[in-house]
Amino acid sequence: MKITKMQGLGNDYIYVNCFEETVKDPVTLAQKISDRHFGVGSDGLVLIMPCEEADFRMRMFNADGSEAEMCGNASRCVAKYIHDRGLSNKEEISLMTGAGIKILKLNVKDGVTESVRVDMGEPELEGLKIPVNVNANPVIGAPVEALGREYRMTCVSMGNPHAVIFVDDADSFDVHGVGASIEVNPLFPRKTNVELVTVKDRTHLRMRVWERGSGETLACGTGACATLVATVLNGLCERKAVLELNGGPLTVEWDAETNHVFQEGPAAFVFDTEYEE
Ligand SMILES: N[C@H](CCC[C@H](N)C(=O)O)C(=O)O
Repeated sequence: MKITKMQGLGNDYIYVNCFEETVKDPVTLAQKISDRHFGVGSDGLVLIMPCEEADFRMRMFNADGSEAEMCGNASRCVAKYIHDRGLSNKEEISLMTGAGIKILKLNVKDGVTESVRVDMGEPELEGLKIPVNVNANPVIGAPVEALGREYRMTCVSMGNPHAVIFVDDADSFDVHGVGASIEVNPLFPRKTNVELVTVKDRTHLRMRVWERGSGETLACGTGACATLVATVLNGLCERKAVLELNGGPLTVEWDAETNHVFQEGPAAFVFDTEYEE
């Protein structure tokens, strides 16, 4: 099977072009191919598929094989793959995801996609729809226990669930311990992604992420969007800010008029290869 490795701010996935390949068991494939020692090594698996209702469809599986509703970094890489590999010459592509249709706007220079701006749609703030078992809308400063300590979280869905926690210093914070604990906290019926955020100023946030199903990754597009929304809800930043992720900066904007969240950033090919299932 032909596979392509791509990365968006270091959030690396294996991409399969399902116009040419058939993936019978994506859950098992994601688990095996993502293993950084016994497999190719990645944060998960992304299938690029035909679609009736949109130009293309994306299915995304975390490293543990769990399927996620949406992936922000992967959507930028899918746009680059589609355009630069000639599946479409459009510079605005509609992509069907588990969180509905997303519009991808490509910034192309000399035929190569340099960056992509994704309309991530509206954030979901109603607790029971995120879902988190907190009957509030929005969920701001809700208590959550991890490793014997209480934290305060703001919860947002970008199609997938996020628990955003403000900390004094994200760089020294125990992301792995606290993140892994909250990911599986019973408050979250479908588990959750966990973002640890230090507000640098009103237009710069430092964010690390423990991803549902993949652990700490270098970047999380949906997480960055959820973090921007949560930080605005807490009155701590402007509606447009740069999020400093381990893998690099990502610009996120929550447009007041449309209530849509936009993220814009890079996407890169790493290599193509053949993979034996
Ligand atoms: N782990 C996430 C999916 C990947 C999201 C992230 N890599 C992104 O760029 O948005 C989840 O289970 O909801």
